[in-house]
Amino acid sequence: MPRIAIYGAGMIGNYLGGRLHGHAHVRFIARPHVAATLSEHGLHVSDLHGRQQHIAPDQLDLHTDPQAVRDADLVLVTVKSAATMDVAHELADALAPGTPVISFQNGVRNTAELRAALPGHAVLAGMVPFNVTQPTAAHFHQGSSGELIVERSNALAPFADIFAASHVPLQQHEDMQAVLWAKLLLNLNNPLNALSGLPLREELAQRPWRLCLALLQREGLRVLRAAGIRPAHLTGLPASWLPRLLSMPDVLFHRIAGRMLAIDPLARSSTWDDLQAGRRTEVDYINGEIVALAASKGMRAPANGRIVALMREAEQAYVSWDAQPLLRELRSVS
Ligand SMILES: NC(=O)C1=CN([C@@H]2O[C@H](COP(=O)(O)OP(=O)(O)OC[C@H]3O[C@@H](n4cnc5c(N)ncnc54)[C@H](OP(=O)(O)O)[C@@H]3O)[C@@H](O)[C@H]2O)C=CC1
Ligand SMILES: CC(C)(CO)C(=O)C(=O)O
Repeated sequence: MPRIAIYGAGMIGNYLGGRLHGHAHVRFIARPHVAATLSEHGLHVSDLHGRQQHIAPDQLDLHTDPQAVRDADLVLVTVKSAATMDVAHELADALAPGTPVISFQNGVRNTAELRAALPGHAVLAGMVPFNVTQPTAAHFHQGSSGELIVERSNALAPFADIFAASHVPLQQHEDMQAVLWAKLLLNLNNPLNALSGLPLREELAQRPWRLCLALLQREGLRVLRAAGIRPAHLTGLPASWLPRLLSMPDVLFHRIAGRMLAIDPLARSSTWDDLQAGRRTEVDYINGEIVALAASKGMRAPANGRIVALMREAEQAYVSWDAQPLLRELRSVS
């Protein structure tokens, strides 16, 4: 059985690892507190289609030492973006020559950081479209739909059937930068969701929150256009149509884009998870990328810049926002 290492066992890593267990030999590289929880309770994974799977503690291969990745046949990197450089160096130190690596992370620069530290390895960009919630300490639940997307590569040949059998099929894609930028446009909502204090479904059901997101996306789309970046179609629609869709009155939006609200009622963005855990968020790798790309083109992205600043404040002392004042704030800086 191929050995797949999950590097950074958190929401995404534990969910994917739980799914892959039994179809591959899964080894988890986890923080000590995560390894302790899983070795006490085992790992439970479930999804919105009702699929449940429980793995007993003695069936889990849990490690806290980076060197445990040494004999992996494939590594999935599932840490937050700020941890990527450290992971890259740990992998460079431990990984056997040629082992392929997939980054299943949000943001547009993780793969490049991993590649720079891992010459001689196939380092592939990946994208997770769905949300994972953690109803209890050892239970990870896929709360929305979508298939994993990963850079097309021959290195995936031994693994494609394993992912498919595990109910997390891999869609291979030629242009992952287009996919990652399209995902980033959707992730511009992450800090809004965190500032709202609401579950995603409740937040997106309200037009003033959608108008905030539409404003951030319009700004992002302008910058991407200036940089010659064409985001992929992830929602079945061109990314450039999303702001108009989001701006529709509630009744129309619910009728036309009801699918966007097919999310577990408890699901929130991973940025909310970071705030709750007292961690620095990924906002620099999401909205901050729009600000940085704008600056590189001699442009400004003031609304996304304002969101980065508000998240810095929220990381120090969290105060939730109502949508209307935030919308006024974003319009006033734009
Ligand atoms: N959660 C979600 O629903 C979704 C998340 N994503 C993206 O997926 C990526 C992973 O997110 P998520 O799973 O939520 O993140 P989590 O923070 O839940 O999990 C990452 C885990 O990796 C650990 N970690 C960090 N560095 C190391 C290291 N060097 N060695 C071992 N463990 C390490 C972290 O510990 P510590 O906290 O101590 O650093 C944490 O336990 C992110 O880029 C996120 O944006 C994409 C789609 C949905
Ligand atoms: C799936 C989605 C878009 C929203 O939960 C996400 O990527 C995240 O929370 O980081």
